[in-house]
Amino acid sequence: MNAKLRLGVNIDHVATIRNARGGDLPDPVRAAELAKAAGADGITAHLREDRRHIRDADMQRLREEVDLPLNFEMAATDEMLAIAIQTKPHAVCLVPEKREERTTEGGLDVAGGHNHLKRFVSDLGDAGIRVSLFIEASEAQLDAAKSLGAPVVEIHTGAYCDAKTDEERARELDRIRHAVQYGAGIGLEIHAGHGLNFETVKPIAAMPEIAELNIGHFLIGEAVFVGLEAAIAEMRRLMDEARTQAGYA
Ligand SMILES: CC(=O)[C@@H](O)[C@H](O)COP(=O)(O)O
Ligand SMILES: NCC(=O)COP(=O)(O)O
Repeated sequence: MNAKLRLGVNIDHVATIRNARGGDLPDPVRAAELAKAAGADGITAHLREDRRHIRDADMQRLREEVDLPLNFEMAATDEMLAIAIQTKPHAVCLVPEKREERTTEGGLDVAGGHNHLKRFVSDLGDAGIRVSLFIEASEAQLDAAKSLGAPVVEIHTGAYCDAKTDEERARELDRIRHAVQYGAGIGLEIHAGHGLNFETVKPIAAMPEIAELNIGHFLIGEAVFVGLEAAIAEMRRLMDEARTQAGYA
């Protein structure tokens, strides 16, 4: 049981808006500083191979200028490995990537790609970086992550968030709950994220085995209406309320 659920704020889509006009504003580093002021415990950013939002210089500045742990999301490629080792973030989350996808569609196939990923987990670990694997809620993927030596997994919550019916959402939530308990039982630190919003966060936040949630796209969108600090503060409040109502705080 994790006493406090950490909130990692993903600022990728501040960079999406910046890149729409090709200039320097809005600045993702300013968003990260505001996130800290609003109670974020960490900053997450995804350096995609096509650099559609976050760029190399953003990662460097997030590492150097923001006084919060940086969770660097990346594909398992040699190019990204070299950048991550040079940037030295607190953590790297290895994620699957397809050039043509609109967003990260699923989890890494750790079970199927075991040999390919092993070198990335060990090289990043040797560089003193905490490694996490972004996976589907499945025992096979959790077992594979454990056998690779990754200390952390992040469970993809996209299918739960995108569910179209109450039944489908309940089914996805059960699948996540089972995986979270199973993963914690085999000694993995459990994170979760993707697509979470004010409506979907509480049942996930109520799971006591989860140590960290990473949330981005919804918060950046909500910030247009209420401001970034208010959006993050409300997410923080809902997470804490979920833990309290579940009897874990
Ligand atoms: C890995 C993950 O779930 C998110 O970081 C997501 O990748 C954000 O970036 P995109 O919205 O470009 O997918
Ligand atoms: N790893 C998930 C993440 O960082 C945020 O995902 P989203 O909230 O932007 O969908």
